Amino acid sequence: MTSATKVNPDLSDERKKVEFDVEEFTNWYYKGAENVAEKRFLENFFLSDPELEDKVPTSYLSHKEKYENAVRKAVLVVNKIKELQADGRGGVDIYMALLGGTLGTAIFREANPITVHFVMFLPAIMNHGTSDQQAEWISRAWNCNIIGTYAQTELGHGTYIRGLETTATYDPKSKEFILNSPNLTSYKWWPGGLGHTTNYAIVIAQLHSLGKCHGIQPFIVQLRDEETHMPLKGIKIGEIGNKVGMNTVNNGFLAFDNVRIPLKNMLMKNAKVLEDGQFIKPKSSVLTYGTMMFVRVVILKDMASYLSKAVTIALRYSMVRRQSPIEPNKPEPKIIEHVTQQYKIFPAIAKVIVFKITAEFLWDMYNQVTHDLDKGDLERLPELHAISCCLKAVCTNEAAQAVEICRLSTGGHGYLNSAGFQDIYGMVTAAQTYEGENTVMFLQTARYLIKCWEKAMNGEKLTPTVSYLENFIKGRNSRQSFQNSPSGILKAFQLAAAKKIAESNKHLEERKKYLSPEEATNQTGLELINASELHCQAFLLQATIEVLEDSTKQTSLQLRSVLKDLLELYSVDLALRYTGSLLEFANMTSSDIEFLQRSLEALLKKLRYNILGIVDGFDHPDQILGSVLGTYDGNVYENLINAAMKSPLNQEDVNKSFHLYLKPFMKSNL
Ligand SMILES: CCCCCCCC/C=C\CCCCCCCC(=O)SCCNC(=O)CCNC(=O)[C@H](O)C(C)(C)COP(=O)(O)OP(=O)(O)OC[C@H]1O[C@@H](n2cnc3c(N)ncnc32)[C@H](O)[C@@H]1OP(=O)(O)O
Ligand SMILES: Cc1cc2nc3c(=O)[nH]c(=O)nc-3n(C[C@H](O)[C@H](O)[C@H](O)COP(=O)(O)OP(=O)(O)OC[C@H]3O[C@@H](n4cnc5c(N)ncnc54)[C@H](O)[C@@H]3O)c2cc1C
Repeated sequence: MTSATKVNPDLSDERKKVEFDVEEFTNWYYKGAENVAEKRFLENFFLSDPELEDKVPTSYLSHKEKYENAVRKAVLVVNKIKELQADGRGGVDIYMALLGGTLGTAIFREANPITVHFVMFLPAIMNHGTSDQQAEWISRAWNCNIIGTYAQTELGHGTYIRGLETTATYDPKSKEFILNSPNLTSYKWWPGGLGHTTNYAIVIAQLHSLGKCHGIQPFIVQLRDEETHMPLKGIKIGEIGNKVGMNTVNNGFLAFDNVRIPLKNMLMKNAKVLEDGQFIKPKSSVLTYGTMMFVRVVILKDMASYLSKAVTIALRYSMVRRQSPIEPNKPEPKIIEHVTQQYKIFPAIAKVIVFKITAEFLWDMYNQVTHDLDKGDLERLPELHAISCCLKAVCTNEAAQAVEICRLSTGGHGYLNSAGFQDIYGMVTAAQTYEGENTVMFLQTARYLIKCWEKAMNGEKLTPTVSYLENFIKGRNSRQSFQNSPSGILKAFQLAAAKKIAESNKHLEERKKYLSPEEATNQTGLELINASELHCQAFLLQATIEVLEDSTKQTSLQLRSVLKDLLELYSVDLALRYTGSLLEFANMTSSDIEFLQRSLEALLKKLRYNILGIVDGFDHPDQILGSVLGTYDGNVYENLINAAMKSPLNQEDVNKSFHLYLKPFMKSNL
């Protein structure tokens, strides 16, 4: 971790003031010293390979070069993983690290063109394939003998997947499905890697058999020849073009013209088509959506990781950058001394911890529910769906905002590509849209909340994530006063969520008297989203309080105290961001707000000298941060000029455009 160069004295002075053992925090954050050792081993194993190093910063490459470089590295990385596996190391965690935000963005600054192969193609076969199908495809896919994508979204439809237009029509004579794209809007559009990388895809298409449509189902379709990589007959395929970020992912388009695939290529763990064309319904139609849920859970883990990089860059820079004397005639302070600067960064650091804890909580829940599903028990599926939808929306929205604020906190230099924010922002903002657009995700959760509300009103027992509604209904006349503590703020959020759900439901019911239920829901959309967000914020806080309480029992007093301060900062900031709802629903008063404001300021002050230990403890090597502003040694000005010298334009004193255009222009007399 420590750099060989001399550390900027401003930063080394700061490090001396940290009161807790940074390594203890790192071990706590990554859940054990063994995990930290494994993480460092992996970072070193991958990042020390000179083949994975970029001689020229990738931002200077053309679109095509970026892609080709990313494919070259993807192959190297998977081969290196195989090397590790041959040594008996390397489970799913390595893939997580390399395809997601931990190591992935260090190696592929703009994401990896085969991530969707591992994150969606393989999980789709595992979730939706029968054991025969798994036997046929899984090992070929794991070994990357074939590379696939998940082709669901079309030019015309992404959110409303029942509206997808690609057809798979069963022909009982040949025992084949015939795939067609009946019109332009039915072209598959967006799948990662589809352009030029993958040769197979899970295609989601409307199943037609014996003259009837049976809704969307997943099919394995070969797209390109395994030897020549040429698109197969009837398949039109290409890349969709340059994007805001994620430019190495090779998102593609795809159209079918009477493409035939065998009956066994429909993934039939849930729904089935028999040889004679008879359709056997799945136990539940939403089982087809399982792969999306998996990715939503994974996204949450990734948000904590991306944000942890952004805050590390912003905080270290703020401790070496000096600007604007606070007192006249005094030297210019480190910009972190400006309280407004602390407010830009410290709450975002607290969010990293909250998102990480909640992601792990959700991961355990996902594993439990999928284990139950395998035994045929669907009971907790709607609850997992509902909580994963709103968490995906809140965490990606907040991460995107926080990364942008971190960029702004570094002033002009943050606008440089070499500062590293652009790649991080490109990744987090994409996640606001993919895997379910965030507004739509909030509405999915709200739909569940309204159902739970009705159940609770009928005296039915609710599942754990919504059980606070029962408490609210039982003690609905008690007016608990607002308490400024994490658990008090949690209660306030639960109260506000419950009241907002109740109010939305009331307005929904009123509208249903003169509108269809669907239109009434549409008209109540703004309130439903609000209810969903409050519910989600309460969940994030609750999960964090519970996990922190438990996981800090064995830590030193110093570390426990800093983590407690961070939890308080998170909850106070949260309460201040939602004063509107808390005033309206949770008995908050203006003096509570004044008190919260003072607490916020006191917490910023309290954390001022310990906070660097937290970002150092995230333990991101410089290569992972990929930022001239965030290096461990804090030598930002040297880094800035060195990075500028790498610009291709700086490789010559005079560019040819001078002779071609500028000189004639400047010398002309017109
Ligand atoms: C091992 C390695 C690991 C490595 C990890 C590395 C980390 C890297 C991380 C990340 C990189 C990722 C790279 C990019 C990937 C991007 C990929 C994509 O974007 S793929 C496209 C996604 N597309 C969407 O998400 C469409 C969104 N739309 C929908 O999900 C649905 O259509 C939705 C939610 C809008 C529902 O539509 P409705 O409600 O109009 O109708 P109905 O589909 O019939 O649903 C009815 C019932 O089904 C439930 N439902 C819906 N979705 C469910 C689900 N997923 N699970 C359970 N229930 C669900 C509903 O709650 C409802 O339930 P009730 O009737 O109220 O009981
Ligand atoms: C980087 C990236 C990678 C992707 N990778 C893949 C992939 O690998 N495979 C794949 O299949 N797809 C992929 N996608 C597609 C992605 O899943 C969709 O873009 C996403 O689900 C949103 O759908 P849409 O684009 O149709 O947006 P739309 O649904 O058209 O959304 C447009 C607007 O309409 C609003 N809206 C739509 N429906 C409703 C509603 N019911 N209620 C209220 N408002 C609504 C939305 O909130 C939004 O504001 C990717 C997308 C991106 C950006």
